[in-house]
Amino acid sequence: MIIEINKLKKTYAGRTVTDIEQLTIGAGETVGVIGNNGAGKTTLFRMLLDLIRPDSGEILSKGKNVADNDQWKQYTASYLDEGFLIDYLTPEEYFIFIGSLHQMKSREVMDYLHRYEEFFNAEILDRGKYIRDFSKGNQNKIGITAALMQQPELLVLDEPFANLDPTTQIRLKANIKSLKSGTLTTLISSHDLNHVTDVCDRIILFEKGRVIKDIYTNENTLEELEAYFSQ
Ligand SMILES: Nc1ncnc2c1ncn2[C@@H]1O[C@H](COP(=O)(O)OP(=O)(O)OP(=O)(O)O)[C@@H](O)[C@H]1O
Repeated sequence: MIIEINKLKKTYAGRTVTDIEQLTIGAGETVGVIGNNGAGKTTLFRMLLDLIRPDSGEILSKGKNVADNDQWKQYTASYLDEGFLIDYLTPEEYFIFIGSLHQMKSREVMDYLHRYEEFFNAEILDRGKYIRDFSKGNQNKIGITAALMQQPELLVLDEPFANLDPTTQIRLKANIKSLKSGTLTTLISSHDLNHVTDVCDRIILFEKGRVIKDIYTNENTLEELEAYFSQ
């Protein structure tokens, strides 16, 4: 088990946005986190990355509370939103900076990026522009690639398919699938039930901060979720 959540609560202005009694994620799982707008998906990810603190309860990563120590930072990579980017850098400068935090030399970073040529669709590298001047979808590609490049054990992506064109969504799914292994644990939030059931082994459905469904994906999962959301 890599993640263990115990009695986790968060409220904003008296409104419960997270209320999880107990939830564990096994190492190597690819988990889809779904739920309607405001269900608490991003709030959960932000607590997992210690960007905000819970009112009570804890999130343990490899047995240690993420709010009390920094060890999880060595094996966790994430992309939640554009706030993770550095607007005044070019994509190359940003990738090299992120790589340097993981002891990757510039050359290694640039070599590594070759494998994303198809994903980048000739729109990211060698453009001579700053990250701030890219479209939202291309900014997402930069952030997601920087997270993947860190070769983490725990990967956290918030709505990675949002703003991507259909071709890139399909390529991203293929990338995520190719990364699946015994050691990489991935948490992906998404509103796209097709993509999430295609890529994930397990789906956790939230409503008002609570876990409503926690299912291992099978051939009926998409239908079950569509039925749930069309109520
Ligand atoms: N800083 C904040 N101050 C007040 N309320 C907040 C804050 N952050 C989140 N919320 C509220 O918490 C609830 C959960 O928000 P969250 O962003 O976690 O949901 P979500 O499931 O990621 O939604 P979406 O699918 O729309 O991205 C929402 O009602 C939101 O308005």
